[in-house]
Amino acid sequence: MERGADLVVPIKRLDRAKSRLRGAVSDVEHAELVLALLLDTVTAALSAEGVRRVLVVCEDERVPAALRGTGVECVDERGLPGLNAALTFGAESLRTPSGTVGALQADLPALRPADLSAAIEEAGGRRAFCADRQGTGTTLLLAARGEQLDPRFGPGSAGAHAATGAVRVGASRPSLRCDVDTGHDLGVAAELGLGVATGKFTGSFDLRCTTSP
Ligand SMILES: Nc1nc2c(ncn2[C@@H]2O[C@H](COP(=O)(O)OP(=O)(O)OP(=O)(O)O)[C@@H](O)[C@H]2O)c(=O)[nH]1
Ligand SMILES: C=C(OP(=O)(O)O)C(=O)O
Repeated sequence: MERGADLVVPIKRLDRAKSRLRGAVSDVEHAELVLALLLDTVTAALSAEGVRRVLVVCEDERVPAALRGTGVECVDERGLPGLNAALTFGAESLRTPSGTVGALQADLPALRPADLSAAIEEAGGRRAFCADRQGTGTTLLLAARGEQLDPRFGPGSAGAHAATGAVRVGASRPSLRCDVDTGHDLGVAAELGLGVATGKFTGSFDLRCTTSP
């Protein structure tokens, strides 16, 4: 039996991603900020005990360039239609008969490796999810050991994942629940402690931005 998990991290084309966060930094820096959120997320994930492989599924050529030499793998999503299709494609390429595959959102810049490890441990090979701070979205989905990911990301995904039989994990792990959608979220993440890449922008944040998608 394999312990731990292999994780897929999806990332949209950088200029189109995180539209509600637009304005937190200057327009020219927006793509760099989105990339920084990803880099801090995957760096923390790869150093978490129990995480074996981290595979980014992307549609932007700047992403593999930025990940080169980090140990994080990267694959182009090849025009697949949307987030859940991209995740399924990535997860199937990682899946083994007795291993656990999972999906981790790309916007967790305060992620602590210990929080991710604890959630994987808590799942114990069961299908599981971690809800975001608001309790409606999902930051981490883990398939049952050896099973398909069957992702249901999108509005209300926490409820959708619970309805598929996933157990809730990581409820007391703030860094795993702190996804950054808005300027306010960025402020909360900064209080928890940002990773190095996102932290470089701290001096230029405008946390009042709440642009509608
Ligand atoms: N590869 C891939 N990743 C995606 C896709 N759609 C969303 N993502 C990723 O899924 C997560 C959500 O991305 P966004 O849709 O930009 O985030 P959001 O907070 O919903 O963005 P806004 O609503 O625009 O503010 C992030 O991890 C993205 O990088 C997709 O079609 N393909
Ligand atoms: C897609 C999701 O989140 P977001 O829109 O914040 O990326 C989700 O939580 O299922």
